[in-house]
Amino acid sequence: MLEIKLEGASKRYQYEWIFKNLDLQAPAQAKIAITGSNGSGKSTFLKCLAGIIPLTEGKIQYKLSDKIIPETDYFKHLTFSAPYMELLEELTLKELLTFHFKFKNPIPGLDINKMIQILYLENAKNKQIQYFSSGMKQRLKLGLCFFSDAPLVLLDEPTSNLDQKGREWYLELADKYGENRMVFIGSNDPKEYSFCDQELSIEDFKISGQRTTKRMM
Ligand SMILES: Nc1ncnc2c1ncn2[C@@H]1O[C@H](COP(=O)(O)OP(=O)(O)OP(=O)(O)O)[C@@H](O)[C@H]1O
Repeated sequence: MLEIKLEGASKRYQYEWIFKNLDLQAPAQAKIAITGSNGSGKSTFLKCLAGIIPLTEGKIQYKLSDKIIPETDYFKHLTFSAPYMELLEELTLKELLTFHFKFKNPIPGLDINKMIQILYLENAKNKQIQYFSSGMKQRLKLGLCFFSDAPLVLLDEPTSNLDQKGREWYLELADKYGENRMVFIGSNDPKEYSFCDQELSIEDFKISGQRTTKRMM
């Protein structure tokens, strides 16, 4: 079971503190929404959490079954979907899924054909990703996350480019495949994090100098 602990986590770009003194304890099945207005730092927080960019101060600890995971290995334990993350556009859907699942294990009981079915992309299985609509790409990104057997799922703006039907589909996907793991969602749309049990407003961690502790149990 994965647990994540942040102590005094702080990030600064040039002279601007994006968040400061953020403490957090997240248990294995926490569902946490990271909220805040545009430009407040939601994506920055998620990238720090994933180990993609470093904190300026403080520390992040991943513990898996009581074993501390080195930062260089965080990526093995998480999946990440965000509008700024690119898909391999020259591959077809089938090729991309096959490629992705050479590196990540699929959750038990799912094979590529079943995934394509769940994504409602059967008619596009031999189409190159570059010819996908933005909504199709978004469904695929979410599928790559939820179909991967990783204990941590990070979603930045999960319903961007999805229509009403797509948004409902996303909530079903999160319900079915997110239940037993830790999920963080960067969002300012309450509908896309309606199933979260905790909300962390990044704006509460702007420069105050005061340490605020949030415990997510
Ligand atoms: N690499 C960078 N260098 C300097 N400043 C940056 C960098 N990346 C982001 N920022 C700044 O950090 C702040 C937070 O940006 P971030 O993208 O994390 O916000 P956000 O809450 O995810 O925004 P949105 O809701 O618009 O996606 C912004 O002021 C942004 O300009």
